[in-house]
Amino acid sequence: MKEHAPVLGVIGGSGLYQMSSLTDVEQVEVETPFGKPSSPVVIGTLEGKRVAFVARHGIGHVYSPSEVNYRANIYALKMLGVKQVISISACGSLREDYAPGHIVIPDQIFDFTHKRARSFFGDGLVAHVGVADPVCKDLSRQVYEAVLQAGGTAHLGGTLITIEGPRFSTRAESNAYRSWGMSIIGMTASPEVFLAREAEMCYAIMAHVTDYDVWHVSEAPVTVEMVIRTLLQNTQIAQQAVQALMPHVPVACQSGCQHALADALITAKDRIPQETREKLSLLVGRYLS
Ligand SMILES: CSC[C@H]1O[C@H](OP(=O)(O)O)[C@H](O)[C@@H]1O
Ligand SMILES: Nc1ncnc2[nH]cnc12
Repeated sequence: MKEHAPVLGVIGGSGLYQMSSLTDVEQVEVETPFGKPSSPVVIGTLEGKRVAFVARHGIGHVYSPSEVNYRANIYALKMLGVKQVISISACGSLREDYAPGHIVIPDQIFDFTHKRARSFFGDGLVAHVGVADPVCKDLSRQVYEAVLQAGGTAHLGGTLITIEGPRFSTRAESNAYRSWGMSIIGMTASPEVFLAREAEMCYAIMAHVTDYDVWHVSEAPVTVEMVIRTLLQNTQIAQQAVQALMPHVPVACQSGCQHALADALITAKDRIPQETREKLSLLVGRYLS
C-alpha cells in the first residue's frame, strides 16, 4: 500500500459502486475482526489526496441493507487510517420541498432498524457512546458547501429515518413517518453512523433524493428503477462534490468525534477479557494502557 493513509473514506450506496474520478488506484483486500468489508477497498488519488472507497452493497449489489457488514466496512476504513467518512446514499423524501434530484445532508437520524449488529462492543467490554448529534456537524457543512459548489440543490439538515427493509414502506407507514417529522427515508444509515461514532470517526451523509416514497398523492410510488434512474442522473454531481470537498479534508472537527470513546467505556479494565482487548485494540488501545 502507498505510504500515505487515505484522508477520506467514501461508502457508496445504491447506484454508486465505484468512483471513476480516482487515479493511481490500488485495490486492497482487508480482513477485519468482524469479517470482510462488502467489497475490496479501492484507494485512489483525488485532488492530490488519497481516498478509500467501499461499495456498501458489494460489487453487483449483492448485500441487502440487513446483510451489509457495516462493522467490517467501518473497521476496514479505520484499519487503513481513515478518520473522516462520507456516505453517499439514495433516499426517499418525506417532504414536498425535498424533491427528487435534490441532495440532503441530514443532521438527525431515527433508527427504526431491528436486526443488525449495531456495535463493536460487547464480549466483556461495554461502551455507551453519545449520539445526540449523530453526524459530524463540521464535515456535514463541508459536504453541503461541496454539493453547492458542484451545482447541486442541497439542504443542510433534516431527519433521516432508517427502516429495516428490504421492502419499501406502506402508505400508512410513510404517512406515520411524516407525522413524526421525519424528512427522508433510507435503509442503511443505521447502524453505519453509530459505528463510525464508536470508531471515533467523523461521518456525514450525502443523501440523494430519488423519490417521494409512497405518500405523495400525485407522484408514483417508489420503485428500484426510479431510485437507480434518479441516482444515475446525480452521479456526476456526487463525484464532483467529493472532488470539491477534497481541498477541505481533513476537515477541522470541533464536534469531538475523534474522542467519542473518552467517556464511553464503563467496564473495569481488569475485567476485560484479553481476547476482546486484542480484538478491539485499534478502537480502545489508547484508553486501556
Ligand atoms: C435500491 S432502493 C433501496 C436501497 O437504496 C438505498 O441504499 P443506500 O442507502 O445504500 O444508497 C436504501 O437505503 C436501500 O438500501
Ligand atoms: N423510498 C425509499 N425508502 C427506503 N429507502 C429508499 N432508498 C431510496 N428511496 C427509498
